[in-house]
Amino acid sequence: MTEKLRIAVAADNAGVALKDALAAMLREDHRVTEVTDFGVPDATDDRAYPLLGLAAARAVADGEADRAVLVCGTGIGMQISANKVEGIRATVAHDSYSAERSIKSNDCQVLCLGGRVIGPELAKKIVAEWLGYEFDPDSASATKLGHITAFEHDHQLPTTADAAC
Ligand SMILES: O=C[C@H](O)[C@H](O)COP(=O)(O)O
Repeated sequence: MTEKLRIAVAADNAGVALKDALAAMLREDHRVTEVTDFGVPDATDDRAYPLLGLAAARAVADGEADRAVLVCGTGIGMQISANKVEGIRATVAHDSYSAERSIKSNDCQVLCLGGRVIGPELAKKIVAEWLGYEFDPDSASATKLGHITAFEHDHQLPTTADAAC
């Protein structure tokens, strides 16, 4: 059972309509205790996506939120931005299988969506499913992710001697 989740959301003006639709859904979800909206408040705010996405990703990295949903035109700019924050694993996922594996294989805390790519009903379904997935820290995937975390800390390329896989 997934514990109660604190979700950060953010978008630029290309993603704000979808962000607001997802935030409204998340606020009604019994698995979510808190939704923190990092903006933008509406489409007249033309701040660039990194200004919003980096703040939301930092909140996750700092333990102020458990996960984040970031929306721009494609999701790509938000994904790149969020992945610059140490400890963050962010992905674009516009299909349910990728969203599921982003948790179960990759322990991603951040899901990025494109407001110009996906419709609100499919996005809501994917996000609702995504809330229910948990990473298993005892799985074989954890060893693989460990190579990424180690590189993030020491910037040394992993070798096959470092781990079984
Ligand atoms: O990845 C970037 C986003 O899609 C953004 O909303 C639009 O960026 P652009 O104006 O640089 O195309």
